[in-house]
Amino acid sequence: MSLVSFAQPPEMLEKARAKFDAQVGTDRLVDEHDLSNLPYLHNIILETLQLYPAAPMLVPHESSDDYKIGGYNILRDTILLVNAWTVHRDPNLWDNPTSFKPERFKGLQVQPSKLIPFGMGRRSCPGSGLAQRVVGLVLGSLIQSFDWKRIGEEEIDLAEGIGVPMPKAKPLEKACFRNKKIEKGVLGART
Ligand code: HEM
Repeated sequence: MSLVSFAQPPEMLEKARAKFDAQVGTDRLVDEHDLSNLPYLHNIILETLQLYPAAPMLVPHESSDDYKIGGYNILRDTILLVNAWTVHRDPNLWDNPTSFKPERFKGLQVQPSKLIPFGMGRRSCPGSGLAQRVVGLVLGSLIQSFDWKRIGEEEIDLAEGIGVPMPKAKPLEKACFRNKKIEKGVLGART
């Protein structure tokens, strides 16, 4: 979803590529040590998780006792689902929530209860750090290695399908071309 959304207006892809060229250069691919110096990439990942949480209803939980939350009585042994998708698109919490704007996270300490793609509290995802690093490396390498273009003039349909992880309703059709600059740099460095 990151690649689809941020390449819709090509300027965003160009901006990401420029940050890579400045920070990593063109003679090698991004590695784990670069990630902390690539805040724009991190913001793209956060923005993707905000708009397209992989587990939109998180994981079901069961109440261990009777509770009152937000004026609602929750009985013991009730199955509870948290709709992260709706929280992430709530206009009371986010400015212009449905537009893909990685910049919204710039220099921002996000309130943990606003952005919950990994859940929150003691049963939140213990793999969130690893997941974000792996996504950073994969997405970063794809940005560095290829030029991404949509096929035709039509905007890509971003509608979601049903499932976990949440799929795209219509399969993505996109063209990618090798980035000659990095190809030359990386292969050149190996020979
Ligand atoms: C983008 C990738 C991932 C997403 C979006 C994700 C999301 C989630 C979510 C929403 C939960 C449920 C939190 C809750 O109960 O409220 C969860 C739980 C969990 N995740 Fe992940 N996860 C990801 C990657 C990983 C990875 C890489 C690992 C392990 C290396 C992992 C291990 C776990 C485990 C063990 C739990 C259960 C925690 C518990 O019940 O105490 N996840 N994850």
